[in-house]
Amino acid sequence: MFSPNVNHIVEHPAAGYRKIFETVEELNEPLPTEVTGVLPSWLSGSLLRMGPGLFEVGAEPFHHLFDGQALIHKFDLREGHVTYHRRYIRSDAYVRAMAEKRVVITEFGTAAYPDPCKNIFSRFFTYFQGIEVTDNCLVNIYPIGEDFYAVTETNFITKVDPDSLETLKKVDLCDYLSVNGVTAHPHTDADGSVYNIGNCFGKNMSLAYNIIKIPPPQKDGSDPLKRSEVVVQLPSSERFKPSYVHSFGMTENHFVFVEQPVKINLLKFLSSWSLRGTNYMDCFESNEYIGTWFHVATRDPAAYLSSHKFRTSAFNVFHHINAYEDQGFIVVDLCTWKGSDFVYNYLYLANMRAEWDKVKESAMRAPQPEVRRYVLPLDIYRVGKNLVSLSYTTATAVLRSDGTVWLEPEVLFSGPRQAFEFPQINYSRCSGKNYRYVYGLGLNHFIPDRIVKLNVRTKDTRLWQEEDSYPSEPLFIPTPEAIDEDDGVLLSIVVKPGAERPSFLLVLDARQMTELARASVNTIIPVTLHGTVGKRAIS
Ligand SMILES: CCCCCCCCCCCCCCCC(=O)OC/C=C(C)/C=C/C=C(C)/C=C/C1=C(C)CCCC1(C)C
Ligand SMILES: [Fe+2]
Repeated sequence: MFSPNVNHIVEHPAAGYRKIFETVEELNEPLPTEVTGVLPSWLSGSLLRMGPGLFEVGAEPFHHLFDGQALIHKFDLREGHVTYHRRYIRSDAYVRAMAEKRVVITEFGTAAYPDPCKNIFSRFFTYFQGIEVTDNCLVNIYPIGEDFYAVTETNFITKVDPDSLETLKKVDLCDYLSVNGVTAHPHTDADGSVYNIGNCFGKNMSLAYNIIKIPPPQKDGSDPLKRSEVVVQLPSSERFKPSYVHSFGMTENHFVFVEQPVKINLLKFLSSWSLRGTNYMDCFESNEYIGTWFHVATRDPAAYLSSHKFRTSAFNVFHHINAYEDQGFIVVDLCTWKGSDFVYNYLYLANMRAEWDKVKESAMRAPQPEVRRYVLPLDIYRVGKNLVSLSYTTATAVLRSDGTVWLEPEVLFSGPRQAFEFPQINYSRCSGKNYRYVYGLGLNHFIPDRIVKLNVRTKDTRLWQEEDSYPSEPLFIPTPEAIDEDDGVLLSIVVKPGAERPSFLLVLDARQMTELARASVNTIIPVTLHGTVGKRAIS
């Protein structure tokens, strides 16, 4: 580890990060790892993570970071021994691509072209047969009831076996719920209920964001998805342009949805989809003027609080850190990117694989990251004055004469082109509650090169970093019988291209951010986005 100062910017002239954006083969059986350091004796179970693994099919490249075919990874920890395994998910997108040796289903930033072997008439019908939505579940994996699902953000989720990593079945959420897709970041209640949010394009082009609930495992063993329901509908601020939503907030009594100025132009989406060469990225646009709207709904009974219109200036948001209620206020902590220019425009693989100077140049033009705290008063009574009376924050909320409440944030962390992203908290203990610590991946001009711990009360940071090493989102696992909030370990997959064994599972002491152990493996592990712990729960 080097550089204890979070503001010290490390350079990557050797461009070793390129390795995490290269295709790898799946494994037929788990690989052994070499463990150095001391693994906590209580740490047993599996870490499951998702990401892209196949970045081209034959001669056809995928263009965007979120296009590569879904690869599931597993580190298995058992009595001090660690193995590593990975398999491609047998999605329709993958199976058909492998069979036809070309991109068959359009991905986020890569369009599928019609089969050149088809004659002109059958090609014509392929163009106009409508939208074939991708099931490439590269974003996350989480449990629903007793089952594990690999997911993207469409209506298709894929059931997988967390032990063998085999693909079990494709599930269409539209068979159960009125949604066009849901996020890859659900919330889970203490009783196992799963909540999520998604766009819903209703009849007559009516638009809403639906919050859904999937109940906990059923006593009769039936599939909880069969009992899933929409619990509350939030309106869209623009008629044909819902905002892109990647996650949401949930406190003890409220749902919080941040409607960002990155919009899906539905007319473009529906009209241009059948045209040659269109992909999802082509259907996004930024609304420079609308700013960012916060929506709040109560959980029980589920109802939209329509009288409060919370507004602030434009930002992109992908990851909610946490949200909680305190003394009549809702505190919402977010990883934001300033402005309305869509951050995903900067995540094309050509950008990510460029020489270091070019990577930096491109990130200079992109929105700048900031971790922010917004505070929403539930009692709104006085025009023109700051309504936030929480002693520990400088965030403000002012009621204007037009009835809107203007929010200004408190900045929790800011560093030029140094993002604190992919946030994780001690979820089982602190989700929806007042908390102290968040752990995240440090992105240096979009390149992941450190793991950071942020104390949201003092703004102190600690970090782990190692030369020419590229970590992933750190997952927090509490110590059994933990007393303090940060009593536990962080697990992250790190790629160190020059090393004899170029990837390792890193186990950090979450309190000190020091290394406890690493389990190194003789293969490169491509970039992973999100993950969870497997069936034999870690701990
Ligand atoms: C781990 C290191 C990464 C290195 C760089 C990362 C930089 C990150 C900067 C910001 C954070 C962004 C986090 C995003 C994380 C993520 O996992 O995003 C993946 C999202 C995907 C693949 C989304 C797919 C969504 C689709 C296909 C949506 C489809 C739809 C529409 C667009 C409209 C109509 C409905 C429908 C079909 C659902
Ligand atoms: Fe995410």
